[in-house]
Formats: sequence, structure tokens, C-alpha cells
Amino acid sequence: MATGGVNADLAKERERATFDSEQLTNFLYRGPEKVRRKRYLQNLAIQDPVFKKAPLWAFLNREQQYATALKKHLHAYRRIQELGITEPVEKFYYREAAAPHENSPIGLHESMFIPTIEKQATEEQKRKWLPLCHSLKMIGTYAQTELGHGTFIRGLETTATYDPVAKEFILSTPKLTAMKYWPGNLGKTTNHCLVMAQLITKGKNHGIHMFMLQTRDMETHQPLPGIELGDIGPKFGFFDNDNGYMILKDVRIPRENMFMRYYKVLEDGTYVTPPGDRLNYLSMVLLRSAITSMIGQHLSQACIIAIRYSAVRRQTEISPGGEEAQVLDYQTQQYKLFPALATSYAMLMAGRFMYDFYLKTTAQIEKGDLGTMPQLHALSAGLKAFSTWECTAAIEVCRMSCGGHGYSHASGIPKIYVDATPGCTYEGENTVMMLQVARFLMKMYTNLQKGQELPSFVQYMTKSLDTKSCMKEEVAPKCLVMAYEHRASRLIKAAADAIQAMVMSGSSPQEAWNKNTVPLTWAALAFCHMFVVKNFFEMVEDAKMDGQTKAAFMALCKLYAVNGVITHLGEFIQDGYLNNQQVQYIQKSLLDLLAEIRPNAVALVDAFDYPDAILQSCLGRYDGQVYQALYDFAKSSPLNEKEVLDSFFDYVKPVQQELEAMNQPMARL
Ligand SMILES: CC/C=C\C/C=C\C/C=C\C/C=C\C/C=C\C/C=C\CCCCC(=O)SCCNC(=O)CCNC(=O)[C@H](O)C(C)(C)COP(=O)(O)OP(=O)(O)OC[C@H]1O[C@@H](n2cnc3c(N)ncnc32)[C@H](O)[C@@H]1OP(=O)(O)O
Ligand SMILES: Cc1cc2nc3c(=O)[nH]c(=O)nc-3n(C[C@H](O)[C@H](O)[C@H](O)COP(=O)(O)OP(=O)(O)OC[C@H]3O[C@@H](n4cnc5c(N)ncnc54)[C@H](O)[C@@H]3O)c2cc1C
Repeated sequence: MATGGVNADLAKERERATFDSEQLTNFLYRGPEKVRRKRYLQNLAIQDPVFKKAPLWAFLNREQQYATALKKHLHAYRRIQELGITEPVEKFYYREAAAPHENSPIGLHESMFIPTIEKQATEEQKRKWLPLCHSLKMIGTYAQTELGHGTFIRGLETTATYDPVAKEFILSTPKLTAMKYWPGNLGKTTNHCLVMAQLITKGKNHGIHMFMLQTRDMETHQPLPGIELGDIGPKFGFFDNDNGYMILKDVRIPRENMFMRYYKVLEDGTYVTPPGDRLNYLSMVLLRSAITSMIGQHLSQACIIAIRYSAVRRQTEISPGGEEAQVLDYQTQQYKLFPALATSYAMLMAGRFMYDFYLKTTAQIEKGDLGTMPQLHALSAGLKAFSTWECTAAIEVCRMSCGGHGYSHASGIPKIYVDATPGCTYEGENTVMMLQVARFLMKMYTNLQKGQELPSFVQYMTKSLDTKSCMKEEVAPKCLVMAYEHRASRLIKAAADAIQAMVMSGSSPQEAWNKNTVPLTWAALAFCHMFVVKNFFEMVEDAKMDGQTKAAFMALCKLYAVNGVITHLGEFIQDGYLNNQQVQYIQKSLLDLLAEIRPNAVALVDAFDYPDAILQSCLGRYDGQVYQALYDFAKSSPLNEKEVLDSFFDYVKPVQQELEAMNQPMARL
């Protein structure tokens, strides 16, 4: 049964590509030196016996999955320190190769707990906590969401009441809905958490603030007195993580445990506020800013799997008696997979912009300049929501495009989907995030009406809406970008006009807003879509690569833009901006682009540079030996360890015997 070497179809695909995939890899990872370093770190992890010997997650129960994830991530944490890896992106490469399908039980410690201490704690607090965090004596998480409130954080019900006599805060869960519920790794792994609670001092509520709470003994790991906590049970995904619940029964913490870099409570209970508002929301902004890249990577993995498999999979003779076609040759299959592939590149580019913008803006905030905070909030919320919606939908398309095998964990795609889709909910539910974007856009629109200057990325709103598209038979990037700008401007104006009209006829602004939240989300979505398209074109145009690589990359970029117009056609033609002839040009361009991308499809996914050890997919293997891999996967199912299972004797046999006795002619009398 053994088959060796690279599958012939896949080998041919690589030969016929019109560009060198390594060039695109170099661009994606920001230069050949960085690619070499990435591969070096990934190989170190892949070759490490601790990671190599770990069992495949798919055959483990939840406790085993948790234990495996914990073991792998702790070993990775230690090795990262031993190897002196400090760059966040390098840590990410190592961790991803070490534990590709295990979500980290110390993930919140690294992605929210430590960054929040770094950004929100005083120098003294940092000196005290950070060394303990780095040595994992303190393992923490971010405990904000409660049973009754996740989105509306001003409505959180946990209280932190200051006692000036003892110089302590008393943390309490006053009712069932105030219990902390959902925080990652709160249930079993962590011994500390950052608690978001309503600060009450001198009898006044000052809104939500952050407090450091020790939840478990640092030696025995037992919960501390007054704290009840545990795991919330199995979920759609993230099986290997202990999202937790927590009830606080008047737990006292020292005054110094309030995060006091910006907001302070003095010893006598006097409350001191900083000049800026919403500074304690910054930890959420960090994660939102990182999610677009992360979700783009999830989709890129699903695309590798589905496209390589579609090149290997042959199904149905095109003409009677002829060879069965590679399913990737069907135009309908290309229409499923190439827009998904284009989306993953688009989001990787948007994520690159977003994370750089986050670093730039937070550097300004650190210096006390809070002027760009609204833009950072709007962009990070919008791109987080837009990218997670687009990518999770596309991952599911990839899964279904693999037919029956896509449904099996052997494909790897179901796991990618269940780990990606909560991105639509956590760090701000997507609709709610889109409404925050809409709020920003409405403000910009009002500023425009007042003749004020707009930030560069909403400048296009100043253009007239009374124009027609410049689209010609040769569909030009410039005309595509302008179409997206026009759609966004029109929908922003439509939402603003609807609100203004309601207010003019006597509604309150709040009522007018609430009666228009659907058009507001259309406007916000159109804004995000425009932003992603424009950014994608700009990055491709600026990319330093040879002509053939750029042409292949540009085809994807155009496909992303063209496909978006077709998917949302109504919004592009409602006011006659595009005419019937122009729509036909765009539709034809879509089909031409599918054909243009077809010979490069495999090279375009090879460029993502994911080793098989990370993908862990029978369908997405670099060598295309999918059938042998599926057979091996089936053979390794624990259900096959015994030829006849005990359940046969326990359940089937007795029922068979009972039914046999019941069906005896005598028994029926
Ligand atoms: C490329 C990467 C390389 C390296 C990576 C390096 C580091 C990586 C780091 C992380 C790793 C990446 C990923 C992690 C992996 C996996 C993730 C695993 C687990 C996930 C963990 C999930 C954790 C959580 O979910 S934590 C809980 C999150 N909860 C929420 O998000 C709640 C959502 N709700 C809200 O944010 C708010 O309540 C609200 C915004 C909806 C409303 O707030 P509020 O009521 O206070 O405001 P409003 O009245 O509506 O508005 C008032 C004004 O305030 C403005 N505003 C609101 N928010 C902000 C903000 N954040 N910043 C600035 N301004 C804000 C708002 O716009 C209003 O302004 P206006 O001027 O008055 O209009
Ligand atoms: C895997 C996972 C990990 C998580 N990790 C953490 C963590 O580490 N720490 C933590 O604190 N939390 C965590 N959470 C919780 C998460 O942040 C919240 O679930 C999220 O913020 C959404 O809030 P919610 O559950 O209250 O949804 P809800 O707000 O109840 O949403 C329900 C519905 O109501 C709609 N809705 C709500 N408000 C509005 C509005 N104003 N306008 C219009 N529609 C609205 C939403 O669009 C949605 O359709 C995690 C969640 C998941 C799934």
C-alpha cells in the first residue's frame, strides 16, 4: 500500500507555476533573513522530542487535551527563555510549531495579563509583579466578562469597595449575574487574575477599574478563602482550555493592588482620574489589533489544505471515457477557493497594517498624546470584526470544498474552524464592534458637514457622490478602489441622513440611532471592506519582488476586490454608480481572474510556508499523499485498538438476545 514521493499532480502544479513561491514567502515574512530565522525556530520546536512524542489531540478526551496543551506550552515557555527569544513574532513562530493545535492554557497570561501589567501598572507594581510573572510563580488571566454582562462593560456588577481604615479594597460578587464567567484559564490553570470591577470609594461609584487578585495559593494551588472558582465545561472549541467562573465573597486586597498608572485611589479614599478616558480599555485594543493577522493565518492554513487537496483529488470524467479531472479544474471549485485564498492574503496585509498602527499609536499614547485613540479604537474594532467574519466564513467554505473528507478531523479544517470562530465573539462581539465603528464614522460625517478636517483614512468622504464609475473593460485597480470608496461614502451618508431626518422630526438622538443600527452596520462594514481593499492594493503595489511574482500577487488582490463587488452588488449599483455594462466587465473579470490564478494556486499556498508538522492535515500534506495518510489516520483511531469492543458484549449482545426471545413464535402468543 505504501506510496512514495510527491503526488504527480501536485508536482506538476509546482512546475507550471509562473512565479517563484519563495519570493512571496520572503515578502510575507518581511525578508529572506526573517524567513530563515522563522524556519530555524520552527525546526527547533518540531525536532524537540517533548513536542514530537505528544499524542494527536483528536484522539484525546478533554482532560488529556488540557494536560497535553499545558505540558507543551509550559515546555515551549521554558525553551523560549532558554533560547533567549524575545521578539513577540519569533515567540509566536516557536509556539505555533511546538503546539500547533493546542490552545495555550497560559495564553491569557502572555497575551493580556503581562501586557496589561506592562501598560497599566505603576513602576512599583511592575517591579513587584513582572519578575513573578516571568518565572510563572504568578500565572494570571483577564477576568472581565460576567455571567450577566460581556459587551456592556459599564454594566459589570462585581464591586471593589475601598475601606480607608484598613486601606484595602473589598471585592464582591453581589448577585448571580455578577459572577465572572468565561475568562480563559481562570478555572484551573491560573493563580492570579486581573479583575474588572466597579470602584466605589467615599460612597461614590467611579465605574470599572482593574485590580490584581490572587485566586489560588502559590504553593498548594488551592483556591484562597472567599473565592469559589472552576471550569465552565466543554465548549464548541477551545476544549483544551479551562475558561472559568469565579464568585468573590468579600475578598480583601491591599490598596496597592489597584492598577494605578492612570487612575488612582489615595490612602484616604480620594479618587484621582487621568486626563484621558477609556485608558483601561487598552488591553482589549491590543488583542483586537493582533486578531486580524491571527485569523488571516487560520484561513491561510485552511486554504493550503483545501487547495493542495483539490489539486490531488480527481472526480468525474469530463468527457466519457476520459481522465477524471482534478477538482481544482472545475470553475465552481475555483470560485469557492480562490476568493478564500485572496481573503487570507487581504487579511494578512490588513493585519500587518493594523499591528504596525497599534505600535505607532500606543507609543504616542505612552507619551501622553491621546489624540489618535479614537482612530485606533475604530480601526482595531472594525478590522477585528470584519476579518473574523470574513475568514471564518471562508474557512467553512474550504472545509465543504473538501467533500466528505473535509468533515473529518483528519483534514484539520474542523479544528481550525472551531478555534477561529470565537474570534467573532471574544474581544468584543462583532456587531457591537461594528456599531462602535459606525459611531466613529457618524462623528466624522458631522465633522465633515462642519467643514472640519478629517483623518487621512476617511478623507474620501469629502468627494462628491454625484459621479459615475470609471470602470472600463480592463478593470483597473484605481476604479475598483474608487467604487469601494463610493459605496462606503454613500452608505455612511444614508445612515447619517436617516438619523438626522428622525431627529428633525422629533425623535431623540438615541431613538434615531437605535432605529437605524442595521444601516449603520452596513456603513461600517462597507468602510472596513474599503479599507482592506485599499490597503491590499497599496501593499501589493509597494511590494519589492520580481515582475512575475507581483503579477501573481496582483491577480489575487484584484480578485479580492472584484469578488467583493459581485458579492455586495446591490450596494454598488443602488444609486447607478456602476451601470449594467460595467457590471458585466466585472463579472467577466472575475472569471478571467479565476483562470489566471489557476496555474499558480498551489504555489500561492506553498508561499505561506507552513510545514506539515504544523498543519497536521492528511489532506494538506506537501507531498499530496492524501489517501495513504487518511488510511493511517483511520488505523490509528483508538476505536480500532480492539477488534471487538467491550460495548458489543455489554449492549449489542443482550439486546440481540432479548429481541430474539421476543420474536420467538411462542413469545408473541
Ligand atoms: C502580528 C502579531 C505579532 C505579534 C503579536 C504580539 C502580541 C500578541 C498578543 C496577542 C496574541 C493574539 C491573539 C491571542 C490568541 C488567542 C485569543 C485567545 C483567547 C481570547 C481571549 C479573549 C479575551 C476577552 O474576550 S476579554 C473581554 C473582552 N470584552 C470586550 O471586548 C467587551 C466589549 N465591550 C466594549 O469594549 C465596550 O463596552 C463598548 C466599546 C462596546 C462600549 O463601551 P462604553 O459603554 O464604555 O462606551 P460607549 O458609551 O459606547 O462609548 C463611549 C466613548 O468611548 C469610546 N470607546 C469605547 N471603547 C474604546 C476604546 N477601547 N478605546 C478608545 N475609545 C473607546 C467610544 O467610541 C465612545 O467615544 P465617543 O467619542 O463618545 O463616541
Ligand atoms: C473562547 C472565548 C474566550 C473568552 N475569553 C475571555 C477572557 O479571557 N476574559 C473575559 O473577560 N472574557 C472572555 N470571553 C468573553 C467574551 O469577551 C464575551 O463573550 C464577548 O465580549 C461578548 O459578550 P457577551 O457574551 O456578553 O455577548 P452579548 O453582548 O450578550 O451578545 C449577545 C447578542 O447580543 C447582541 N448585542 C449585545 N449588545 C448589543 C448592542 N449594544 N447593540 C446591538 N447588539 C447587541 C450581540 O451582537 C449578540 O448578537 C471569552 C469568550 C469566548 C467565547
